[in-house]
Amino acid sequence: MAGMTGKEFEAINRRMASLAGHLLPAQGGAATSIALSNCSSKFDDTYHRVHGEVPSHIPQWKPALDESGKEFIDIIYEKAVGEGIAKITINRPDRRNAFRPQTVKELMRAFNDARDDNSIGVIIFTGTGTKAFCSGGDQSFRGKEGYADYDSFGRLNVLDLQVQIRRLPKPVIAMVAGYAVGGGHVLHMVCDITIAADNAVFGQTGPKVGSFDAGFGASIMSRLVGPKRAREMWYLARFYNATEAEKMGLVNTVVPLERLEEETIKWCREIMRNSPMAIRLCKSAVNAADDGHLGLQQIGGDATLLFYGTDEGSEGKTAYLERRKPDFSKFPRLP
Ligand SMILES: CC(C)(COP(=O)(O)OP(=O)(O)OC[C@H]1O[C@@H](n2cnc3c(N)ncnc32)[C@H](O)[C@@H]1OP(=O)(O)O)[C@@H](O)C(=O)NCCC(=O)NCCSC(=O)CCC(=O)c1ccccc1C(=O)O
Repeated sequence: MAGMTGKEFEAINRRMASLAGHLLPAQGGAATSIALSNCSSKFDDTYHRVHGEVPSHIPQWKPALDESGKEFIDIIYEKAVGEGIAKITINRPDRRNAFRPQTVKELMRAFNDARDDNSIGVIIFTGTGTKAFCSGGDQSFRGKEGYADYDSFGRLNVLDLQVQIRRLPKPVIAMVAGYAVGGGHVLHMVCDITIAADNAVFGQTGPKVGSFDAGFGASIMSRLVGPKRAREMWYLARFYNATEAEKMGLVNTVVPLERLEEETIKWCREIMRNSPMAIRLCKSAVNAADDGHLGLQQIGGDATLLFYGTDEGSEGKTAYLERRKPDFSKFPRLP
């Protein structure tokens, strides 16, 4: 430190403090979450002066359809006017937003549309009302072959929806009020971020009703809360309140129920300020190791996508189309 000016010393101190903030443990309990939830826009630094506060007013939601133009029955699909935010809502409140195969089919259509719409940068996934995000598979449709409604045989198509959310190259934020239990708990876990209202309740019910999710429901949970807690959640099938869930690392933040949508929108707008490609890569990077070959395939695909945008990538294609040898000599062989 010898020979250092006061200004330089201050700058190093600031860097260290901010680095310490970044290195806080992911499941550090209440103190951590207070630190993290304050980190959005309360700093008086150049970045925050340039970008200003992130607004949290509710946007104007406009009903949306997918390319089929078919009306949705079990869900509500909306896009915020003038903003890159989509909202997908399970709309079966009298069943605590339990899903049947039809619900899942519609959810997959809406998620697919939001993925394809390049004005959309972030997707909110939620349930109608304040009593439940989702209570899992609708048990009244459950038969020996899975869940059956629109045709005579059963299926577990929610597993395809889980994979779709995991691979979707845009952040999906679960906005949870009330119960997120059973297959509904798994759905919030596969989302990138969960924002919980203070009335939220989390837990698995499978072993109580003769079901279980030994796929993402076990593996992603174990990653989020650790294997001991994951076993507890599955073996005992207890419910946990929002504060407990936050301490366990199941949710990112807890807010008063009446502020749930405002806070979620604020997170969406904050994400929307950032580079879409950086976010896309961050999502595939965070999932890559856990997803094995599929994780590598996704992040590898992102690399190809980026490469197509370079002069080097274009030279190969152009040379092929012009029936000439490509000239790659002008591109550096970087160390
Ligand atoms: C969610 C509750 C704790 C809410 O309790 P409460 O507020 O007291 O409301 P209720 O009076 O119980 O419910 C109101 C009304 O809704 C009906 N209902 C609620 N949930 C369901 C449901 N899941 N299926 C069918 N119906 C439901 C309830 O019967 C009431 O109806 P009335 O006609 O008004 O009486 C509580 O409701 C509750 O515990 N619900 C059940 C939670 C549950 O056990 N869910 C199923 C878990 S199993 C599962 O989800 C598997 C899903 C799956 O497809 C799967 C399969 C294989 C691998 C993976 C998966 C996967 O990941 O999903």
